[in-house]
Amino acid sequence: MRSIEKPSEIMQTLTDDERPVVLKVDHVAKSFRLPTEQANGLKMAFLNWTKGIKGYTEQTVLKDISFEVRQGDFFGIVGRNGSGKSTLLKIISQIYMPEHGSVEISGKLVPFIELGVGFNPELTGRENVYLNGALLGFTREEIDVMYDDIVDFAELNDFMDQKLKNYSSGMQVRLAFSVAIKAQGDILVLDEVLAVGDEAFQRKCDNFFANIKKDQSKTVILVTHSMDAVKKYCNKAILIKDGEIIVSGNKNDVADRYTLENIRDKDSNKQHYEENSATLGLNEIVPVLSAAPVDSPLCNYDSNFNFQVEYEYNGTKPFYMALALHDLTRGGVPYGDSFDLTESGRHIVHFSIPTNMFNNGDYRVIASIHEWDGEHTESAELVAFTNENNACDFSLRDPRGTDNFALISKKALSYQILDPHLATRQF
Ligand SMILES: Nc1ncnc2c1ncn2[C@@H]1O[C@H](COP(=O)(O)OP(=O)(O)OP(=O)(O)O)[C@@H](O)[C@H]1O
Repeated sequence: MRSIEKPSEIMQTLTDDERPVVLKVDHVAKSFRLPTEQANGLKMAFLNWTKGIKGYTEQTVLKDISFEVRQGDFFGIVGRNGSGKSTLLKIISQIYMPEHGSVEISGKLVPFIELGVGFNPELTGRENVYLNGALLGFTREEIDVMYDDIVDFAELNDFMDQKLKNYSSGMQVRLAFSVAIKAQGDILVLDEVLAVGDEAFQRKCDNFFANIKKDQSKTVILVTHSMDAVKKYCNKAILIKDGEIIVSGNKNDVADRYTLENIRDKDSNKQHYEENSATLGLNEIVPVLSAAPVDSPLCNYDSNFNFQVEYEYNGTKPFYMALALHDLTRGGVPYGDSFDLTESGRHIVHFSIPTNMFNNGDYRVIASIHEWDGEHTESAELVAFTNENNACDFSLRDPRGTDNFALISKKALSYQILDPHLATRQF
């Protein structure tokens, strides 16, 4: 069905709300039955039935999902593993039927959801392009027109007469992906495709996405875990959690909330670990040591990251605190500093870090308490530390911070001590 025939020049001039709706998902719900008891044969099934044993549990994956996608949208679907994104794409692509609700589509929808569906290893690359195209609903003549473009994009000109089983897995993905994106559909549905192929192929895909984003006659629905991709390509997005949409519309709100949800999840694990202080690197000299954000752990260049470290020191020696900054995205410890602590007992020291010298990434502040051996501070011993469960995580997401390195100079960065009566920087 091709009901939308507006030329793209006209589409460019339409505002967001004037563009026609090409996908309407209305109160969609879906659950799966997971078998619990095995019924071997009819007799067992009958006995189970008489005992009231259903033999399955019902898992609700999507509860009540409604949203609209307009022509020209680059629409992101975001959520943690198992949140139901692929199930939703399969319902949109009419691979699964929803239990409740409906999906309305205007135009030709081309899904790239599961690799290899419709590919036959015994056929050549060329035959597979025609087979795949046919499965997507294109005629032989239509595929003739697209063929060269598909093969060029996949960079497989020399291999099209070889059987698919002789392709490397990367070559197979490239061919399947090229069929999906070069097929002349109106709505392209893509599940986790951003890591397809090697670096050069990825650059090509990046150009393709940048161009299709400008073409207001084409609509893309993209499932991804990359928040950089959501911010770069999408104009709208939804975040799914526990089968429901929890944020809808603005792509930046969706991407930021997704990052926050990930941080929160780590925090809820913390409580579990707090019951067992031995796993936290604590002991009777330092029974309390934890670092935590004071404001939002999601930062950009316009706000400092503020955090606090709570400690209880019951020893008698001079002692100090070290704060190591770990780069969770790229690995390594790009920055660290130490502070003499003036007060024993239980206290909270506040710190602040300027964020505009970091690149985007996830970071963790790990605090540790050290005791000096003697009055004259020749050697020190580690007495307590925060491990990943009571350390403090924060994330930086800023359009200006997309370089993939995190070089931080100690001359440029310093933790600012907000409680100078409790802590002073060493040296
Ligand atoms: N055919 C199926 N039969 C039974 N359960 C299924 C089926 N398909 C999906 N599920 C379950 O539905 C839930 C959601 O799965 P889905 O693949 O949609 O999540 P997702 O958000 O795409 O996850 P990921 O990010 O890991 O790809 C999971 O718990 C999964 O086990």
